[in-house]
Amino acid sequence: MSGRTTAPTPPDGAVPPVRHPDAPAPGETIGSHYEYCFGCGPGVPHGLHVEVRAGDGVCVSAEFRVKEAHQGAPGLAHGGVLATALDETLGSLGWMLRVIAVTGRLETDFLLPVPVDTVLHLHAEVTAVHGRKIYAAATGRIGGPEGPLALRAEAVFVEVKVDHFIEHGRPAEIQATLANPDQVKVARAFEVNP
Ligand SMILES: CCCCC/C=C\C/C=C\C/C=C\C/C=C\CCCC(=O)SCCNC(=O)CCNC(=O)[C@H](O)C(C)(C)COP(=O)(O)OP(=O)(O)OC[C@H]1O[C@@H](n2cnc3c(N)ncnc32)[C@H](O)[C@@H]1OP(=O)(O)O
Repeated sequence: MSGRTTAPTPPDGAVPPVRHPDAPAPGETIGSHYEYCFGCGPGVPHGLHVEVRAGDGVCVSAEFRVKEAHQGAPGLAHGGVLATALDETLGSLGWMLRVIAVTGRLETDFLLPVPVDTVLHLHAEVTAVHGRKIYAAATGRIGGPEGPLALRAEAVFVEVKVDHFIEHGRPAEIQATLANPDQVKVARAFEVNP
């Protein structure tokens, strides 16, 4: 056994997460990190437009209204779309730690069908950190923060530097992004992380 695993259970030696002193204040809205992000970008007409707020721990909350464009079966949300909403919410936890991280593993339990027009209330929290790996869990509830539990997820995110995107992204989008001062500000916010 190499000891290298992608399981979403924190390994021995994992430590509790620490809320970064410059994390957004509890209740503060975390704006979209990228205009054309399918999960949160305002520039994607059929995107999910997930809106995330900072929590008071190392956690975030979000809402997502399921639209007709998100169907998998008549009148019901597609499971992959729901997993995307969870991924987006979990991904925003990077703001609470002030690190950029990409999804390594995302395990989702679909507990209830989710009809079109439902407002899903999502909650995500970091449970542990081990080196570059960030362990997190999320829930999705129907209609309100205390509504019926429709989704549950566990995930491992892996910390990366801005160079990850510059190296792997299609050059046209990377160049456009680097030419946009607002976008550069987002990236810089993470780079100054001590
Ligand atoms: C210039 C433009 C900049 C614009 C962006 C700027 C800022 C962004 C700002 C804010 C972001 C805010 C919000 C984001 C919200 C939502 C976004 C949704 C998130 C996504 O939707 S994101 C897309 C899907 N995602 C991917 O596109 C990842 C593809 N993949 C890779 O890019 C590599 O695969 C990577 C980097 C994961 C690892 O590669 P690597 O070479 O860096 O690291 P390495 O392999 O050495 O692993 C190091 C340690 O991670 C463990 N590990 C590795 N892989 C794992 C896995 N799969 N699961 C669990 N653990 C794993 C190893 O086991 C080892 O652990 P240990 O050290 O203990 O052995």
